[in-house]
Amino acid sequence: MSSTSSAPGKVYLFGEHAVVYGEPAVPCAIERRATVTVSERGDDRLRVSSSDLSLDGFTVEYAGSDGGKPDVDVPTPLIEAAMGYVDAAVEQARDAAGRPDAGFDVEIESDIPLGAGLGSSAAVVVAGIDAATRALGVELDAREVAERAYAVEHEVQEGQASRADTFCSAMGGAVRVEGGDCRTLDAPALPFVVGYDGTSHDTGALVSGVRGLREEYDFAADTVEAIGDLVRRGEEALADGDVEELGRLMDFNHGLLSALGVSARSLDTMVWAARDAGAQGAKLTGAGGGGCIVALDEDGDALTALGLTPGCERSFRAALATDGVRREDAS
Ligand SMILES: Nc1ncnc2c1ncn2[C@@H]1O[C@H](COP(=O)(O)OP(=O)(O)OP(=O)(O)O)[C@@H](O)[C@H]1O
Ligand SMILES: C[C@@](O)(CCO)CC(=O)[O-]
Ligand SMILES: [Mg+2]
Repeated sequence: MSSTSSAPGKVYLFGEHAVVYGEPAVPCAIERRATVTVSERGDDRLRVSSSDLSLDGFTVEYAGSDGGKPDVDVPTPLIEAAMGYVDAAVEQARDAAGRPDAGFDVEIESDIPLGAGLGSSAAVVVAGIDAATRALGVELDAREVAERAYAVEHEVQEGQASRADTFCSAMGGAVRVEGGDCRTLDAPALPFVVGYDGTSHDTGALVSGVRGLREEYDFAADTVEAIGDLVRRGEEALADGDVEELGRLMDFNHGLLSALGVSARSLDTMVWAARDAGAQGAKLTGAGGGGCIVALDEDGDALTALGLTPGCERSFRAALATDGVRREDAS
């Protein structure tokens, strides 16, 4: 049987990094999706093709979790980095269906830039678990997909992950995550604009950097707590639909993330370009170090300004995605 599922990427209104240490965060799903098609094979092998990793995509085929050597058509380090999430997602599906030896053909198509703060890993894992379990005849509800996808991010990011990205991708809309407490929120449609510098980061490495800083310096531990306070204020502004206040708090949040060492010159440049053009607020989104910023831009001037900003490779509007993980095949 073959199954196709898709799941959205996300931007963080507030709270990335601090959420790893139990502070609340509010990510919002956006209409950029990863679509994964999974077919069960007659043997125990795994064949993965992705049409949109850097280079021109890749195909890899190997003998599942028992360590068979990959037969690859692009350099192995790229594949190793890419396969961590897909491998672990397939393992979750095998576990959920009680089929440890199931083999699969997996095809990934994604319009979420990779390693750029828009949650490409969570979207691929959420859609992958959903499609692979359905290919084995098992239906999981979105919360269970989210929990299994979190286990994958936790494993691949070496024990350093929150439930925020995966819960948001599975459920869609705006969500609030604080430790194991995950809720969906009623949120107004916000005028998100994304600026992308064309580079990618490794989320696990950036999270490790913040962890080290927090252990060494009291100011960093205090900064993580300050982000939590700011998120609680942000929740009130969100409930009131107060875009001015949301923007102000996003600006503060960017400053606090800079203090934790996860901004970059390109991100600061895009944040200031958006603010100078009149954005209500702007901050980096996701793990940082390069990648994307998100701004609130009611009149479209920040979108125009980002398009003219050297170092901003792409800019686009990002509508809130109300659907989380979703089945894309008809039968
Ligand atoms: N289209 C894809 N095909 C295969 N693997 C993908 C694809 N998109 C993302 N991935 C996997 O996700 C990894 C990137 O995840 P990472 O967590 O570092 O960044 P992100 O999720 O895009 O950003 P953030 O976590 O900051 O929101 C890639 O190295 C790859 O393993
Ligand atoms: C940096 C981080 O908070 C968000 C990455 O999109 C990591 C996580 O929550 O797992
Ligand atoms: Mg990620």
